[in-house]
Amino acid sequence: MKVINFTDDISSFSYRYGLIFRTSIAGKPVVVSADPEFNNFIFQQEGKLVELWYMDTFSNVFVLEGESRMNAVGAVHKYIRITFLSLFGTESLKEKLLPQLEQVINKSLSAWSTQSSVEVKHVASAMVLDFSAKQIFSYDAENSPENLSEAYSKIIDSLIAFPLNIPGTAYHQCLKDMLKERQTSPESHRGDFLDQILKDTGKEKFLTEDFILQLIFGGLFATFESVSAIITLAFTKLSEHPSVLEEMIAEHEAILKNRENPNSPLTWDEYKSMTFTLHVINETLRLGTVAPGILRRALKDIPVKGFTVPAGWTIMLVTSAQQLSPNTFHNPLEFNPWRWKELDSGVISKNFMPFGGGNRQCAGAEYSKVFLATFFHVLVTKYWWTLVKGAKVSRNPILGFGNGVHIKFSKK
Ligand code: HEM
Repeated sequence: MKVINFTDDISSFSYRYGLIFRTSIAGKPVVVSADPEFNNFIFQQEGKLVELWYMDTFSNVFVLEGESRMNAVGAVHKYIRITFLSLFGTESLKEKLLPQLEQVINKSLSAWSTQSSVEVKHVASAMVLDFSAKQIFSYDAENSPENLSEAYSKIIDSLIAFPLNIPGTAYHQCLKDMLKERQTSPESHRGDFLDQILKDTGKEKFLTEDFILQLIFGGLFATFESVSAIITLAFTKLSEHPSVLEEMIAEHEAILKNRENPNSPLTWDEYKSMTFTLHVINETLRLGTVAPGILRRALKDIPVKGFTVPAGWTIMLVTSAQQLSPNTFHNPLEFNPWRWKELDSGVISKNFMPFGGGNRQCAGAEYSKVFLATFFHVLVTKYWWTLVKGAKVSRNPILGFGNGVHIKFSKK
């Protein structure tokens, strides 16, 4: 098989090198795949033939070896996943989070509209992080002496640039202090993720202080870049495609018209009825997969189409390239939300994987979609916006927006 350097644009590699090839990253052998069949197979092999593996950068932050390592499937993973879903899953969204989300989005857009313009990625990241941190450890953005999103974005920038020792940072000290405070006053019940975990510390041996701090970091990491990147990409695409924006406005105005009281809060049924908005979200996710690739480590030799991926090798599933395949998506680089009307659900599930797959599929997928749909609902029903300054979209390696996407918001 051909060995190449990994310097090529991910979206075009499949046409040049085939859908599966071998390369090396940081001197280590890696099998890169944009083959839907192989990728689906690997997603189903978690804990059997492969294991989650994000290489050295993350081994400084997360424990990746030993019994309670974050990447193992089994009891520890199951516990984390269930606890996470009880907070951010469909039931909680339906019963509790939807009205809270609408309130926070209303407040954010109202604050943004008082400024001459805002850099949308920056302000959206803070909005999503503050909301998620409130659910995870009752972070109160308005009254906290620390600005969590500023502290966190510094960590993320350094993490991407070089492996960082998180325990040395102010962010880590701040979380440690908060954890101590909770442990000394366990009677104050806040109903957040941390309350739940502290309640279980006696029962689950792996719930050490370090493990809890890593979990909180991981939860925040998952929310920080992802939803805000999609919001930002959507603004660039919508500004280039006014007919998409028009159809979205019509969909949301129809929702208001069908209500007895147009000022009543958004309901779950209304969210479910936003067919076109969900197509816009899918189309943005298709073009803007946040992570360049999903990484796994082969636990055993894996036979693939006539060759073998040896045990110990890294496997990179490039679902973003899969989503640009002209075999599935006609004119794949075109932003065309209407294409989703025609696509068959079987084809979608095999070829569209912005949230990964198998038993590690994103636990925040529904939360992200509800967040995005609610954001667009408030945006198009209450605000006008204009693009003051756009940006060239890049991957370095995560989705980037150069000097930022600057938007002016005004109340309707
Ligand atoms: C547009 C938004 C998002 C995208 C595209 C996205 C994508 C992904 C992907 C691809 C994975 C699988 C990683 C792997 O298999 O190695 C994942 C896992 C995960 N995501 Fe997300 N994510 C998003 C938002 C969120 C949010 C907002 C949260 C939290 C509230 C979240 C929580 C998680 C968690 C906990 C996992 C690990 C699940 C497990 O291992 O069982 N994600 N996400």
